[in-house]
Amino acid sequence: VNKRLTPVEKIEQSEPYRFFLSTVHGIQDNYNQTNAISLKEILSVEHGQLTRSAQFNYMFDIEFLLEQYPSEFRLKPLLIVHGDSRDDNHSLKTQCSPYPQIELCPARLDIPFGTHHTKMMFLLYETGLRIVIHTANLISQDWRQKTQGIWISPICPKTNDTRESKTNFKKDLLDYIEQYRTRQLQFWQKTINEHDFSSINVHIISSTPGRHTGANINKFGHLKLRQTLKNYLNLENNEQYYSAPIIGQFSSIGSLGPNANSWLTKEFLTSLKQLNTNSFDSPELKLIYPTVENVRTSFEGYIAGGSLPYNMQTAMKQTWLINYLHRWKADHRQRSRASPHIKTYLRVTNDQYKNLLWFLVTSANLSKAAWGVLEKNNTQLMIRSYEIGVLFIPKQFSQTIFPLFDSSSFPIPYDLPPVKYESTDKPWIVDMTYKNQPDSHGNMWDPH
Ligand SMILES: O=C(O)c1cnc2c(S(=O)(=O)O)cccc2c1O
Repeated sequence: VNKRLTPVEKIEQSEPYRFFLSTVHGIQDNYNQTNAISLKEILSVEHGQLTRSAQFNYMFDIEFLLEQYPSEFRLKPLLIVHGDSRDDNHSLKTQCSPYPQIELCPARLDIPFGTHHTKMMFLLYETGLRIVIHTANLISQDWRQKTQGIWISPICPKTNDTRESKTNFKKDLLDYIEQYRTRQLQFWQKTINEHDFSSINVHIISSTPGRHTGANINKFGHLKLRQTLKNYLNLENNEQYYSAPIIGQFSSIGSLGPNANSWLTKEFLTSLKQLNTNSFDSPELKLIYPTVENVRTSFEGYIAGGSLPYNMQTAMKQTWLINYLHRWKADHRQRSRASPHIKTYLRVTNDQYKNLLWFLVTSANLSKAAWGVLEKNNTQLMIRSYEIGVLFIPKQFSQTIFPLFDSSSFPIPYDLPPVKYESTDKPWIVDMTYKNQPDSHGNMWDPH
């Protein structure tokens, strides 16, 4: 019998990974019980007495957001951290004007085309501080029938000594927040400092706008990922890992250059393939991005494509990318039709994908803006956007690898091995017209 789990039971059962997918309207209930959680359940009164919270995000529906908090918490102080692009700001100001308990904190975006992609919650309870890092906008559409990724920290108790985690989570989080350079985050900087993070077992991989150089060059973006994998991935120097495939999965794609050898493999893949040895084999890079058919047959239909903003202007410059592309397929989680808004990067052993070497869930899509691009003869990493994600490394869980197909296996979001695009498959492009076949709601897609 499928007993409905309470939010607290769901989190207890998710140990030690604490990694969830969003619940999906329309799938069998048991696929919404195991390692799946809703926004209301994340904010449930069951976790304790909330005193205040902060919500970092890109898109906000304030009415929807307040509705997800238990009624007794809706008047608590709420800090909204958002990108400072003018138009959003206006609508956001208007949305928040009836609520004096809501404070708006615009994140500076000094570099053109940068966005505040970061999706994170600070939840301060009387018993301590919880951090949630995820991939969903704070709008109902993002939490209804998509596949989103969510990591939920323990409630970290207050402490009178620093109490850092073995993964330097506290320092990395404070380094990230420092980059906003705003007094509005001072309360949270102080609060983070006062709590004991020693139970946290994931690494932070974040991005902040800037030209990061010198001592800061490995602090953010794909160089932070490279550095962290180099320092913590304790794979014995055995050959079998050298060709272990790397998988990237995302909901949008930036302009990557005229061929694979510019940024994608020379820079980005170099960071992802980092082992603690300088392995020479080039592992296969497999990229998962929805096909038109994935979108057409999804629960939402073509509308899902509105959240997959890969545009024609970019796509036509990089037709070479199609050779790396694989379909979205998540039958084992009953989410093949729940369009992905999650972004994940992982590495598996090449013996039929039985073991996971590491796993990253993040807000960062496949773009230079998110991950950074090396400049000035590789002396600086230029990043345009704010991003944040958490990296799972077996060593931090007292394992050498994460088993994929047994009882203690890691709850991966999609089916492995990924299924390569067939010759008839096309990547979803948001500003193309799709009129030859109706979607699951009988509609066509004509963006003009
Ligand atoms: O989750 C995000 O951070 C994010 C960012 N951008 C999006 C865009 S667009 O601004 O790139 O046109 C269009 C549709 C969905 C988007 C989205 O979900």
